[in-house]
Amino acid sequence: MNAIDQNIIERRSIKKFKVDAVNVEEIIELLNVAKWAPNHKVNEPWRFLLYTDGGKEKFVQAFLEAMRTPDGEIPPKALNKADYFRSIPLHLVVVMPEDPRQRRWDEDYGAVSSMLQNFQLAAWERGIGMIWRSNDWIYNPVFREAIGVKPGEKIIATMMIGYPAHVPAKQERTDIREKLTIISE
Ligand SMILES: Cc1cc2nc3c(=O)[nH]c(=O)nc-3n(C[C@H](O)[C@H](O)[C@H](O)COP(=O)(O)O)c2cc1C
Repeated sequence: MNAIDQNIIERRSIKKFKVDAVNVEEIIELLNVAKWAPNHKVNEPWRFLLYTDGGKEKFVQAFLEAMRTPDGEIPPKALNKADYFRSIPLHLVVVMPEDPRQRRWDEDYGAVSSMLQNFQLAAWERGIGMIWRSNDWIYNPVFREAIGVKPGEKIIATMMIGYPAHVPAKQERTDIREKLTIISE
């Protein structure tokens, strides 16, 4: 197995992170690698919000406001999650323009997804772990507005980033032969 195959197979989504800081310049370098994803029209349909140090509290507060119930309470589960988010070194919010044309939207989503997988793999090679999260609250207008995402933009992911404290076991994948139809004549 070559190094690229191994990197693809061994990358895992990380939920437990060390407290060690991740250098923002390294994340910028990695995003500059990841941007070489395939992208029809090369329109680079992404922008990023990177929360670090004191700025993380803005991300956490946006999350908490989105969790507030109609009677103004924040559920204990959300408060616990907020503490977990505070403990993660970096949060990267990935935003895509919503093109009203279905084909362009799909192409853009494909390009952003390819870009994010490049990012995950390039980071993994350097020992940096992350998880792509698409929780319900990224669709919540309260969260969107609090972080400055405009109408006509879509949050694709929040990537939670740090050095892995625990690498989970892989979840087995199906042999591709079971999903493959070969048409040879
Ligand atoms: C579009 C997308 C959304 C995801 N959203 C979540 C999420 O909200 N919460 C979560 O725990 N993992 C999320 N994941 C990560 C998957 O759960 C993870 O990739 C899967 O469990 C396989 O684990 P692995 O990446 O370690 O192989 C998401 C992955 C993708 C591609």
